[in-house]
Amino acid sequence: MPQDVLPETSSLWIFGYGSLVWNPDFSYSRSKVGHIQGYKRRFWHGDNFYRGDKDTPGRVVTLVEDLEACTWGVAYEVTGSQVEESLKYLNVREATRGGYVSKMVEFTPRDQDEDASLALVYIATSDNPIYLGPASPAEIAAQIAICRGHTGHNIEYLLRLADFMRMYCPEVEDDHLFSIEAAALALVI
Ligand SMILES: N[C@@H](CCC(=O)N[C@@H](CS)C(=O)NCC(=O)O)C(=O)O
Repeated sequence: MPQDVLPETSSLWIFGYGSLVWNPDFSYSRSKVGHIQGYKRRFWHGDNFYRGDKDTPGRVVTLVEDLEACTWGVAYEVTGSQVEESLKYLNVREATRGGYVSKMVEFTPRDQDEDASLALVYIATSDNPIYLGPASPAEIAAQIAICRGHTGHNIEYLLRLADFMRMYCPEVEDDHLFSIEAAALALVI
């Protein structure tokens, strides 16, 4: 847990941009669609548990610093006992099993009447042992098309994220995501 998340924190925002946008799987008080500035979302992280295995790691998303970019997702506010419960759960799901590290970033809600707030986000960095790094949309799609793990097929992970963006952020262009989706669908249909 980052040093600036005090144990007695009574309210905390947690920003999701991958599976957390469609399956947070922890209790929260409210959620908002919005974005964080200075990061781009990329399918550059490996997953040898949820959507792949040790021999055939799947590909899931992480954030890569890019001052010109922003990433859209969902922020969830946890309050009271939800703070400790969600952090305990996410520490296993994201850090222990997923290889992500947490940091605080500024989240900006889509509703411009609402204030920005600090949010906890989980990021897999390039020094992570299961980090896979850049590849072409075709190469990423080919890997996703053949991988499956404890929670299901890697293509489900891809399609649910693409569906989230189409439904909740239709104005946002995400060529990386949708080029991989198109390439993966061309392989499986
Ligand atoms: N940290 C990102 C990515 C989270 C993510 O996709 N983590 C993987 C762990 S490698 C996960 O929880 N997968 C669950 C699943 O695929 O059902 C987020 O905020 O959504």
